Amino acid sequence: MARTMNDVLQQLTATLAERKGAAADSSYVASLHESGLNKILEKVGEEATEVILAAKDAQGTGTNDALVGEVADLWFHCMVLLSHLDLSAADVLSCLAKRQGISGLDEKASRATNG
Ligand SMILES: N=c1c2ncn([C@@H]3O[C@H](COP(=O)(O)OP(=O)(O)OP(=O)(O)O)[C@@H](O)[C@H]3O)c2ncn1[C@@H]1O[C@H](COP(=O)(O)O)[C@@H](O)[C@H]1O
Repeated sequence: MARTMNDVLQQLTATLAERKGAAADSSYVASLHESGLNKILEKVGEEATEVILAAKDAQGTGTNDALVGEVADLWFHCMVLLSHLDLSAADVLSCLAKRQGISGLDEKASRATNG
């Protein structure tokens, strides 16, 4: 049965919460938490760079598997970051939901007007 985006994010969120208390030698996620915020931020930065490189490589080739894999790595490490700071994908989804229907151009213009 096909899993919805929500199912995948909810399952991963639950797994990440569970791994926060796990032994570092038994879990990659637990090892990231044990290494601390700076290590997690380093991984987010690394994965963001890998997304950029994969997107440039994929351009015009019609082959996007590597790019999709790198974006998955980036999303995953961002979710570990959120979990490390006691946040989750739900917080980001709720932020995006509030923004729905508000044009980025209008939001930017209102910021300029409000100083
Ligand atoms: N979705 C992921 C996921 N995506 C990517 N990765 C890992 O993220 C790492 C990415 O590292 P790099 O690409 O930088 O490659 P690397 O050379 O292995 O890493 P470094 O040596 O540079 O640190 C790899 O080890 C991947 O296996 C993930 N590890 C775990 N998950 C999920 O998290 C769950 C819990 O994982 P554990 O904590 O390992 O049990 C898993 O069941 C999955 O659902």
